[in-house]
Amino acid sequence: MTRTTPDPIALESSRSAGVRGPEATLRDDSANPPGPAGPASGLAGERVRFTRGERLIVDDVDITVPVGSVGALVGPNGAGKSTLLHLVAGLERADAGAVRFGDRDLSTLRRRHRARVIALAEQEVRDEPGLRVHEVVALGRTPHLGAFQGLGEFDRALVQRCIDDAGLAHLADREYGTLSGGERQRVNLARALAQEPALLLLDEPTNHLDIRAQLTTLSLLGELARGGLTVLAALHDLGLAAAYADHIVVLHGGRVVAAGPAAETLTPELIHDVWGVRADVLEHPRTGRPLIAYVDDRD
Ligand SMILES: Nc1ncnc2c1ncn2[C@@H]1O[C@H](COP(=O)(O)OP(=O)(O)OP(=O)(O)O)[C@@H](O)[C@H]1O
Repeated sequence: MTRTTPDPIALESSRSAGVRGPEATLRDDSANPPGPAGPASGLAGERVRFTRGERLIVDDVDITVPVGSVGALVGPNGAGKSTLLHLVAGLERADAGAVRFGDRDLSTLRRRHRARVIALAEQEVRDEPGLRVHEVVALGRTPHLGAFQGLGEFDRALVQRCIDDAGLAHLADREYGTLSGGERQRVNLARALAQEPALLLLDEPTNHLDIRAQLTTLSLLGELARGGLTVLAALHDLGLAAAYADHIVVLHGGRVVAAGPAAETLTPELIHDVWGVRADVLEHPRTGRPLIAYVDDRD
């Protein structure tokens, strides 16, 4: 699979997204016949609006993440990042607007089909009583299996590959409930990868991770994106977003206040306006990407 996939939803189970294994076709198009092959536009939210009671949480948001790229959703606490991810994942229903992936309006996908297209690795670490790591990761295969169908050879190889990719090989037989926060977070990622989504959503995928695990996780996401996966990750660390994301979306008070490449969006002015902190934005001497140096007000 390449960056120019014609219809990412038709290729919902592209093996390259999860584990770069052999091609296979797993369609559930009975309720969603394929649309005409169009340009691979990736994720596109248009004027998405969501209120809770009287409160407007997501305010006419336009968001685009091209196919095969990593988008970073950044913004202060309460900006609406998790809510927007939930809207894209179909866990919440927008009051207005549309979220498309490729040619499809995601709200028209049946739940099972959506679970083959989109995976969401949530911020909270779950409780999976009694399950071992490899069993939790295997749960990611559920949308691809029939009722009472066990894992096949392909599924088992895929689960193992996701465990390896997430750096969990040494923990595969450990009981999930005994893991640390960072280890559980890696299991969440592996489970989402085992789902073989075309669109991977992650809510703060690095917040419990040590620095090495943060870098390997984001570099894995970049590698998977180059294989055709479309990624949207809510991140608090602007430095990591600048270093790894192809596209930044800055959310503030439920509105998109900037979007584009890091060098164009994460300016000192914007960082000050949105987060209220001073920062110098330098150029990384090796990569040329923006390097954010925060300035203490006392300096
Ligand atoms: N269940 C809920 N009931 C009421 N308000 C909620 C609920 N969930 C979220 N909110 C509010 O919606 C707003 C957006 O929350 P959201 O979790 O999407 O923000 P966020 O950008 O992900 O924040 P953080 O960076 O702190 O995780 C916040 O003001 C939050 O208090």
